[in-house]
Amino acid sequence: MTDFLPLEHLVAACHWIGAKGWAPATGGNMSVRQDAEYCLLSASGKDKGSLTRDDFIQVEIATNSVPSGRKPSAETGLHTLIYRLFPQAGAVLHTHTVNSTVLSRVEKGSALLLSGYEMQKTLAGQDTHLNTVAIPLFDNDQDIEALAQRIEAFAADTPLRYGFLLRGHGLTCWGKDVNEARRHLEGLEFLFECELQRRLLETQ
Ligand SMILES: CSCCC(=O)C(=O)COP(=O)(O)O
Ligand SMILES: [Zn+2]
Repeated sequence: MTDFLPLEHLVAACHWIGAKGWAPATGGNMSVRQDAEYCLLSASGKDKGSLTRDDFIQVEIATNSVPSGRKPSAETGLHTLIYRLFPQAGAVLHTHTVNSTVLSRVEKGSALLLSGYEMQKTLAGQDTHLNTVAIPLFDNDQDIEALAQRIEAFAADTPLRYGFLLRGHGLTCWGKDVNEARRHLEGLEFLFECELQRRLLETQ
């Protein structure tokens, strides 16, 4: 894969995510859109904090087929769903942080509601802490195709923006490019930490 700048940005984002401790062991996966038909997805089962450009595998967005026959992420179906649903999405980042893992279990509802935080403005289109940002929360599933179908059905009725949580698993978020996906990840992760601490303190 030569001369594709967004892949350089994605590799840098993976190293940043690794350094933050947001993709422990082999957790997490990352991708970037190549064009309307293809994306490049991280290889399955690797330490995502030390990926190189050769660890990214081309996947057809419409079919999940892999021309090279290599093994992309086990969660490929969630990335391609996002690229299908949102033609403007240019990059997808999935992380396993302690905050997203714990908060998604503590919250029993179908969304995590964030309001009152200035840092909500890290999310595209948000311009006030007075809004309520709902981050959908789906029960985890080892059957990724079934999970993708559940998320697609949800998105048919309710707008999906920024990202979603998988219960006891982590966050998947996206943006128009790697930079925006990184900003959404960092902003959401900050908000999750605040929300977790607020809940802890307010129940004492
Ligand atoms: C111990 S990580 C379990 C699988 C997972 O949730 C994940 O994010 C990494 O899977 P991949 O196939 O992308 O390496
Ligand atoms: Zn995962």
